[in-house]
Amino acid sequence: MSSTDLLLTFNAGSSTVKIGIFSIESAEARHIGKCVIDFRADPLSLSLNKGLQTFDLPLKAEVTDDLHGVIDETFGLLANHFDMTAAHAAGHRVVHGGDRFTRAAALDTTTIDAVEALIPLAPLHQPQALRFIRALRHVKPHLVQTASFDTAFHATQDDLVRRLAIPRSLHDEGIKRYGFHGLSYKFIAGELAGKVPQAAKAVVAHLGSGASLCALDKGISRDCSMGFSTLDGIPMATRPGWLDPGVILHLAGERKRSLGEIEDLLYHRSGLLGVSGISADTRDLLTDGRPEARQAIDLFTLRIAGEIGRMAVTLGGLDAVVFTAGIGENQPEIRAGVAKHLAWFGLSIDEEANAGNDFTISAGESRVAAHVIATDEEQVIADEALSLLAAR
Ligand SMILES: Nc1ncnc2c1ncn2[C@@H]1O[C@H](COP(=O)(O)OP(=O)(O)O)[C@@H](O)[C@H]1O
Ligand SMILES: CC(=O)OP(=O)(O)O
Ligand SMILES: [Mg+2]
Repeated sequence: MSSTDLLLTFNAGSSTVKIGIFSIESAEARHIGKCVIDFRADPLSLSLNKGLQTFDLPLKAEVTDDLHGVIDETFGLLANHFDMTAAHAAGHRVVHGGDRFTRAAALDTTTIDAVEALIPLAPLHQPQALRFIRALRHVKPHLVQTASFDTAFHATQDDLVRRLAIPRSLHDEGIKRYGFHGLSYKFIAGELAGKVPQAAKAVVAHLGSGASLCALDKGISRDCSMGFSTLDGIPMATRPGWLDPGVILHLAGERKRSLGEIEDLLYHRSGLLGVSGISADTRDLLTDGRPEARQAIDLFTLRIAGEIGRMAVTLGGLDAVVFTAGIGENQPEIRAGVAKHLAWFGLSIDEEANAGNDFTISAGESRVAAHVIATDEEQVIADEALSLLAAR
């Protein structure tokens, strides 16, 4: 790609898609714009950030299954702000890469089919990315497309850590712990190496709507709280995190709940929303005076701290805890709540630094350091896409 070229990134979630616009400068991808389409909004709107400016652009296209109209109109709207004729490549976040994709891959018919074959392992996330990949192939066939996988960063984990205590034959068939949010953890590992190289053993808490933790040893993934599916680990906005499997058997057997009902319960009606009965958003819960709101937050922070303890065991020590993603970067009360449970372990927070979302929020005497680092999954997608293009 040449210096005037643009590269786009697509991070398709269950209800939004984040599109990154990057310019290629001296063989590096530089973020020059980002936009979010919120599919929950009616009519659809596209919010674009370019430099310090924000634009809310209405989208008139109907949301069809193939997304052709939405893609076409989005490119048209972006053309008022960027030279879209210079867009030559699109990199996608794909949640599941299974055992096949341990690094980013160029997308062609064969690799797209392989990504499709992994839908059963990530039924809520994988189809969204595929919709955009297919739509772009149809509407903008000249774009070179690549995929960056959430699971790939965790391929370094030990076989023991990846194992569930079920019969070996099931493990061999792929029922094992994969780990997720790898693009975010890859970005944070890079930041840690540059800014605090002495923090060799670190636990990173990616706290967004989906949330997980990752144990990093010198930047290499050794464990992740999300294992086989995106339901695992700590409670999330609407997902429960780990759950006694007996609960599922009870719901299906005794209470005759259908598979669809159980899936809906686990993906959309549990977690912070389920416990509080009020909201899936920590911002609402922290300002709501009701005890159920408080309890949801308290369960969230207790379970995060517990998982940090488990990861310290995997790592055989702990130098630093890092908070990232929407909640991790912006919510001092949640970070303080987690730290409170780890005081005995040698983690103490500096209240002022924590309130200011500073880079270092641990107190001077703290044995374990604590940092707040903003993640950038889009930058990782763009960097991986660029290296694939350079290798062509
Ligand atoms: N500026 C902010 N201030 C406080 N909380 C925030 C802010 N931005 C996001 N959050 C919290 O982060 C959550 C979403 O995190 P995010 O990383 O954007 O999630 P995702 O990418 O998984 O949708 C929200 O539910 C909210 O609780
Ligand atoms: C893997 C996962 O849960 O992703 P998200 O946070 O985007 O829901
Ligand atoms: Mg996310």
